[in-house]
Amino acid sequence: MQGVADLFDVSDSRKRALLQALGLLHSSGRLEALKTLDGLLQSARVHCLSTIELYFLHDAAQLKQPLNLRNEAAVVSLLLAALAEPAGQAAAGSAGDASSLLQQLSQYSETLWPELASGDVALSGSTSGSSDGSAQGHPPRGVPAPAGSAAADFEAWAREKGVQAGITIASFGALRGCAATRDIRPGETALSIPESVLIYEDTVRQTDLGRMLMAIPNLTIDNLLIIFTMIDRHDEDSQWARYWRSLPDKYYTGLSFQEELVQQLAGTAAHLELTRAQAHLRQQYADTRPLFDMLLQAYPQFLRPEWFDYESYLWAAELWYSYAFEIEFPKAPAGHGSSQEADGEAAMAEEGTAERGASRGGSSSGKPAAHKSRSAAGGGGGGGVKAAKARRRQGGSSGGGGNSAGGAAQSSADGSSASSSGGGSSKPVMVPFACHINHSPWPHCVRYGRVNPRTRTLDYPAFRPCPEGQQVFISYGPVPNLKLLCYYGFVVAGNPHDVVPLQLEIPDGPLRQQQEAALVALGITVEHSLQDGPLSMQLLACLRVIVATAPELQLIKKKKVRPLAGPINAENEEQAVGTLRAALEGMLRPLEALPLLAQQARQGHAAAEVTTEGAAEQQLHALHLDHHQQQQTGVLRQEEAAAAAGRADGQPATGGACNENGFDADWRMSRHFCRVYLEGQRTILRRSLQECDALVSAAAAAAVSTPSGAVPSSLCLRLSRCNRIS
Ligand SMILES: C[S@@+](CC[C@H](N)C(=O)[O-])C[C@H]1O[C@@H](n2cnc3c(N)ncnc32)[C@H](O)[C@@H]1O
Repeated sequence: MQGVADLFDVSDSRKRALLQALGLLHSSGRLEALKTLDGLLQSARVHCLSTIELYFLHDAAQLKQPLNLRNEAAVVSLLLAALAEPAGQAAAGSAGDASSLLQQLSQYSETLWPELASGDVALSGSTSGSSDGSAQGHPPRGVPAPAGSAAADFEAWAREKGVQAGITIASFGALRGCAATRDIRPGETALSIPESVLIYEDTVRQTDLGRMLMAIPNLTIDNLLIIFTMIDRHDEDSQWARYWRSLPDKYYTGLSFQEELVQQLAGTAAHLELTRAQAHLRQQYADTRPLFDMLLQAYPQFLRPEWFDYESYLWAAELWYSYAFEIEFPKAPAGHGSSQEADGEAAMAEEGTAERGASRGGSSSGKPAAHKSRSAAGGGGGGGVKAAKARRRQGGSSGGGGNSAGGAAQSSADGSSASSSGGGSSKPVMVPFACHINHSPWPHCVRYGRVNPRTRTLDYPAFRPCPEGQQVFISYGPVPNLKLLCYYGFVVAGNPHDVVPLQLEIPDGPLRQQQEAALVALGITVEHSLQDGPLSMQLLACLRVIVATAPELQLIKKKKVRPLAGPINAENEEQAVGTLRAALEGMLRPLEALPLLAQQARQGHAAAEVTTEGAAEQQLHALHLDHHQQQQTGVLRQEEAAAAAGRADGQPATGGACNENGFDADWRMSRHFCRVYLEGQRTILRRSLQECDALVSAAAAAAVSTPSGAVPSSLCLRLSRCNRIS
């Protein structure tokens, strides 16, 4: 290892500029200040910046403190791993320096986010008082799976197979997950799984069924894994039989949503995504049907027709979308890991985190085409702005839902691409045991995407403490609610990774070519995102260019004005922001009129008129979903939750009760999640409107002496079909 330059990425020009602005980059191009914790943290923050974080970053100075939990989690996880490695010690100067830094870092990670110290998963400050002490540092403890249950049997099998676990499968209210069996400290491994236990291309190939399927020409690996699952789950003699039995009988991801529920989202990005993904999966099944018929004909004594109906195909696809991971396998065989590879692993940091599931959307991730086809028009909007495609940039590597074979395999939980920077290959993998851990944007573990080249295990190290008995969360990646809803079936209220995608349109006209050229020169695309926070500088720059006059475009071309740095002039600014404002209003109105939100507004105005349906949903909400909030607020004690869910013992629910994931056959919970998704979109649009107002006021104040006479923004708007929310 040559030094820290190998530990952190300094090749990206934007990141290099940030390092320079922070005074961390020597003129020789080498990083400095790496012998202090502060210098290390700042350098790592730059290194771990995801694409979307770079997009929303306003100022290098923001990186002097933690930027957000995702970035800091990636940073701390990277450094905890790196400083424990010989390469990291070399970077620190000596093993002694590294050990001192490691100690400081461990202390630092213990003190991070006191809101999370109790093991709670909610970071936001809305802690309300509770009567049972949950909000005072005692969130509910998990109820371990009872002896004799499928989950307990699976755990026994996993331990026989060499899985080392500091966690156990447990119920938390209506939601099954994993509880810590001991206090887990930062840097400690919560779960370590031998490569041989994993279900993926290579281990499947070692089975008779896998070899037979692999001999079939033109079968994609995604489809192969789905078909393998459809058959192997019924084989009592399968080496994974006890794993298959531990899984829910039914999934409730968006891929399963009925038409009525999909229609409740009409006009939103989720509606488009769901419509496309469901159609894609149906088509993929239809294309595979002849193969099923052939298999049934060839092996009538082994196979049953009902294993191959659409419901069974959907079950397997949803499983791979929502339970699988995208994992990198280093090249070298066990015991042959070169020191270079060890360095590579340390350098991978954030890339080494795996999200699960089908989602990343990148074709390299081997996801099913369902994912690859995912692109969703966002909420409507007018003119120059149209609901954007949910880009891979957000929904993909940083936001993708789940699994691999399903197409949503989680890849990099910290948002950067997980694909094979260490010379290995990235594959969709079902990871027994890890797949029983629930997701949180406020997780305990984010760096788990790469098989350890020395031990050939897949390890889940914690970067912050989790007390014994409390739920351990991993991050499936910075997944926005749209992807969570479609590919995992749930959403996170107050999800910090939620966005509203936007696509700007350059109006047809005499200036179009010049505007396009200006955007190219500035390195800005027309695809943008809104967050529950300040508007991106790139979005504002794009708007400034789109509304620019010919003289203004000349100034931009000659670099006499810099749209990325701030307003070109008051008039241009007023029009740029006005254009956005009008478009946002055009998106918000139809969103608020959707029955799921309108009904809620009515209920808000007349609380006494809560419908039976609404009451039931509220009860479910209390039971499961706002799981995060419950833990935070202690709204619900776990005994109440389990009892109300009809499965106090952790056994799968029957009849009208909830399944392992807290879903009910009446789709009430799913409807609730749809509503929370819409609320999230509404929050972001409202916040963005406030940001517009603040910008307009600032521009007006700056232009007090120079009246603008700006053209009304609507002149720049052109409605496009996929803009409309309804
Ligand atoms: C990989 S599995 C996690 C384990 C799963 N709960 C079980 O017991 O089988 C992913 C599924 O768990 C549920 N899930 C995960 N994290 C969740 C969360 N934070 N809130 C609600 N449901 C969650 C969703 O149904 C999701 O599709």
